Amino acid sequence: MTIDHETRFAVHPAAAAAMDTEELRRHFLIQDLFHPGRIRLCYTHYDRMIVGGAVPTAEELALEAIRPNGTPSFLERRELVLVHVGGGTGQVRVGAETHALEARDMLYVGLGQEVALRSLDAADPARFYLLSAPAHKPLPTRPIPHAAAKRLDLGSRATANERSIFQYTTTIETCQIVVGLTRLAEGSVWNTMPAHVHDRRMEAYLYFELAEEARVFHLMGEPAQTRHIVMAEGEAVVSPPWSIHSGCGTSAYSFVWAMAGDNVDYTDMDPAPLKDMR
Ligand SMILES: O=C[C@H](O)[C@@H](O)CC(=O)C(=O)O
Ligand SMILES: [Zn+2]
Repeated sequence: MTIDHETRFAVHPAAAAAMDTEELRRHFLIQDLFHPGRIRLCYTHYDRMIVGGAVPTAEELALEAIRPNGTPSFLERRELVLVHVGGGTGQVRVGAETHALEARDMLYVGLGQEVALRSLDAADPARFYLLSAPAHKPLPTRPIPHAAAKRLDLGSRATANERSIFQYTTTIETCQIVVGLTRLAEGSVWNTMPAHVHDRRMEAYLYFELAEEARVFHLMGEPAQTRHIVMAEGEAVVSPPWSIHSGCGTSAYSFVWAMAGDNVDYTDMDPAPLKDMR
């Protein structure tokens, strides 16, 4: 077995408000997702979203069921999104078909499929970011290359939040995953400010394309009880439905955002006005 997994339980907002730095990190921060030759998964109890990383080297890595699935195969009752977040060309085998992924390309895989991951060059392995949530029907496998994503340019240099949002799932049908990638322009450091919450959907962020010595101060918590988690390249964070999810970097970066829950409406957010934030 080349899969490591851990479980995260859901946290009440009052409990989170009482946590110190180490406790916050233990419950919400996900580190070490990208380990050569392994698939590493974090099974969360936020909408049962699985957040993972995979770095195939010489061997193909099969995405096999883990004990928390309780099913014979991983995608027996789930859907999957893979995003290429670094390294050389990655190959995803879905049944008899193989899809090649380059930097920032996304692949959607529907319920019931068998998936295996490879790197074209073991010396320059692909880094795959994985997201999986329960699904209610099989949907076709759909590659969305980065260039085919729906792009929205937002923010400004004056507010240090000039960025492009690339929506991967607006043109395809998914059961419940909504996913995209946001890239900050050079000199811009703020994401998702003003912030928002969406009780209908949890969200997870993976920060990447961040310089090794740089950090993102990720903001979480209820709008009137904010906390921060200092994050490095390749680290993910879970945002409970009651929490804002915003960040300020010491330089520009990219992040993959992904949601699962009661609707797939990207625009359905409740603003957290700055005047109410504490
Ligand atoms: O619910 C949506 C998510 O929080 C992100 O899409 C926000 C984001 O990428 C940004 O503003 O930079
Ligand atoms: Zn959000």
